[in-house]
Order: sequence, then structure tokens, then C-alpha cells
Amino acid sequence: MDLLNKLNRQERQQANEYVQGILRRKSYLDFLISRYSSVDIAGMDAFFKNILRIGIYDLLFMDSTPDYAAINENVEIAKTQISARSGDLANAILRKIQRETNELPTPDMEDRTDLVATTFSHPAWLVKRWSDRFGEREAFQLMTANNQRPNYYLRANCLKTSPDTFRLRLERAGIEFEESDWLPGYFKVSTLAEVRARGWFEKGLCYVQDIAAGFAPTILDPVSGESVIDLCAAPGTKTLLLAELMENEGSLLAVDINPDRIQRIAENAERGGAKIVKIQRADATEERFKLADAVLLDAPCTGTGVLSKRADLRWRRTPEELEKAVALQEELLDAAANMVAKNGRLVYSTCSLEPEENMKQIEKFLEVYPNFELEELDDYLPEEVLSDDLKSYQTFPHLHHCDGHFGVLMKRKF
Ligand SMILES: C[S@@+](CC[C@H](N)C(=O)[O-])C[C@H]1O[C@@H](n2cnc3c(N)ncnc32)[C@H](O)[C@@H]1O
Repeated sequence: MDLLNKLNRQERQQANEYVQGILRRKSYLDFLISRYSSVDIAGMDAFFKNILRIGIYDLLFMDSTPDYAAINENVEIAKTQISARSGDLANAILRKIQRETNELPTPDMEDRTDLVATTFSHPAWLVKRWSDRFGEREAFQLMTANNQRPNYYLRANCLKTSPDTFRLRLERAGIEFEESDWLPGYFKVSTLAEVRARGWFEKGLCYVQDIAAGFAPTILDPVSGESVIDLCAAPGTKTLLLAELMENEGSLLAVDINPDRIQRIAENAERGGAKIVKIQRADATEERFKLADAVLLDAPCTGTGVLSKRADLRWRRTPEELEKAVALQEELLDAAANMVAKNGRLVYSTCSLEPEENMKQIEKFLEVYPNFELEELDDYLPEEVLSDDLKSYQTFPHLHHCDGHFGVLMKRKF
């Protein structure tokens, strides 16, 4: 973290590109290292392995880095930071890979799951889970989408500007964008650098928010004067959209358990002019709140819908983590149900693709809480993201070209 703070903005972006990119391709890069190195990768010094990963990633996936720079710079680091011998070894490996770029070996493990996991750089348990569920072909498409550099959506902050004015700003600045027809005010861009350079984030004119992340506040549909609780709110991107939809009138309580993340809600609300936001640090499973007209539970989850932007998650999540997430979501849903006033609304959302965290979780909930009922969502969202009964949405990176999000809207009847 200290090192990151010493970098300027451009260097930070580049560091992020390397970290995310290498994490997206880690198994495949390691496969190449094991094929081209005379030293066994299992016993290889971690720093040296990372130098090789960067060098190979540079050679194969970074068009902006010339091959000679990819080789020389990484060889030099190995030489000066480790030893002359390591420099020689890095040089031999990287030069051979450069020469053979067009005929690189493909993974050839006997076990099918291992082979696919190495080829697509995903953990074996996810490969198995997704292949069983979607079939191999579609699982390949999903993993391929996860390995792409992500596009970003900018959402115009309607407390400070309008979609029309913001579109004009983008046009005048010569920033290429694609405007979504799913929700108003979302503009897809391929890089954030130019928007950052113009200071639009600091001025609160726009936020980075995937279009599918906008679905949950949209279906909660809060109006001016209502009381709303955003139960797992940090860093507050959905809170800000709620404040906008409420036209800054009413009461909007943003709750989160994490002290560092909660600070970011305050910063974002201040920047975006979301004046009605009150912030409370609390464990939502324990704290009692006044009944609200509408509650958003954007639950902590495995994040398997956002593996392109959060490449690290694929290596950190495990089946045990999935079980833990499901248990916490169940507790949070219990708590949320007791915060909704009669005739009030509850939205449950995740950025997961896993049924246990999504519809199966809701089915269990509805068995315990017959006073809640699912609502249809076609008044709010395009049918292409809705289930057949129109009562839930689920996006997939390979089908919808955005992050994978799930959500439902429930009404409390009695
Ligand atoms: C998916 S993130 C929320 C993202 C946020 N809604 C947004 O759009 O910016 C889930 C959040 O739940 C919070 N959380 C986890 N357990 C919690 C609990 N028991 N009570 C309150 N917040 C909790 C985490 O700190 C995390 O910030």
C-alpha cells in the first residue's frame, strides 16, 4: 500500500492493469513458466516467479509494451534484485517464449477439469460448478468474458447534472462512449483515465457504477419523502442512486459494519451532494432500526459475477467461503425482514452468479416469511435480464456484457 501511494495516477493505473491482468491469466502464465523453465515452478522463488509472470504477460497481452522492453526490463530486475544467474534464466525463458509466440504449447493435463482450469485461469471448483450447470461450451464463454479487460459504466449524477448535459460533456471532451438504453444516465467507456483527468469524479458529476449494479436501487424505486434503509451500503454507490431517486428528500440511512469502507460513503455522499444520507456503523444482524418504507439489502457475497474487474476474487473464493456467504446472507435477510413496514418493500441483491446466494436463498426466505411476496420487475428493467416469471433479474458477463448481478423485489403484505 505504501508503495502504491508513492506512484502517480498514471503509474497506479498501470500497476492495476498488471495486477488485474496477471491475476486473470495466472494459471496459464504459470503453465508456460513450468514448460519453459529448467527450475521447478513449485520450488521457485516467489519474487522471481512474479518477474516471469510480468514478463510473459507483457509479451503476450500488453500490446503497448514492445517485446525488447518486456524482456530487457524484467531481466534487469531479476539480475539486480536477485542474482546474475536469475537474470540469465529470465532472459532464456522470456526470449524463448517471444520466439515461439505463435506456437506456444497448450495445456495438456489428463484431468479435464484441470486442463480447462489452466487454459482459462479459473479455479477447478468453479470450472466444475459452471461446466455442470451451464455445459462446457457456455462455461468457456463465461470464463472468456471474465478474462477480458472490463469496460466501465459512468453514471451521471442527477443531483448535479442531467444525462443530456453529461452526454454533451462526453461529446465535447471527445470521449468515446456507448449510452445504455436499459437505464437512463449510464454511459459505457473503455477507460476512466480521461474522465479522471477532467476532475468529474471529484466534482461529483458522475460515478463508476456498472449498469447492473444500478438495477437494485431502480427496482426498490424509492420516492421523495420515504424512509429508506440501505443495509450493507459501503462504499455507497447504490446509496447515492437511492438519494437521487428520492430527489434528496426523505430519510436515507446507510448502514455498514466495516469502519474503513463506511468512511467512503461519507466522502461519496459529500462529493455527490446527497444531503439526506445518514450513516451508521453497525452489524445489521444485531442492531434494531425503526421500520422503513423500503430496505435495500445488497448482501456481501462471493462476487463471482465481477471476476473481470476483481480478478483476485477467483483465487480467494472457495466452496467453504460460498457456504459462509450463504449463511451470512440468510442472517442479514432475517434482519432486513424485520425492518420493513407493512406494505413496504425489500430488495435483495448480490453480484454473484451462484444460485445458493440468489434464487435459492430467496426461496428459503419466502418459506419462512409468508408475509413477503415477490413482485414483477418488467416495469423497471428490460426483459432480457429477467427470469421467465419476471420476478428476478440476473445478468451474466458473457451474455449481457456487464457485471453479473442478481436481485429481487419483495413486498411485505402483512
Ligand atoms: C456488496 S458490498 C455493498 C456494496 C454497496 N451496496 C455499494 O453498492 O456500494 C457488501 C457490504 O456488506 C457489508 N457487511 C457485511 N456484513 C455486514 C453486517 N453484518 N452488517 C452490515 N454490513 C455488513 C460489508 O462491509 C460490505 O461493505
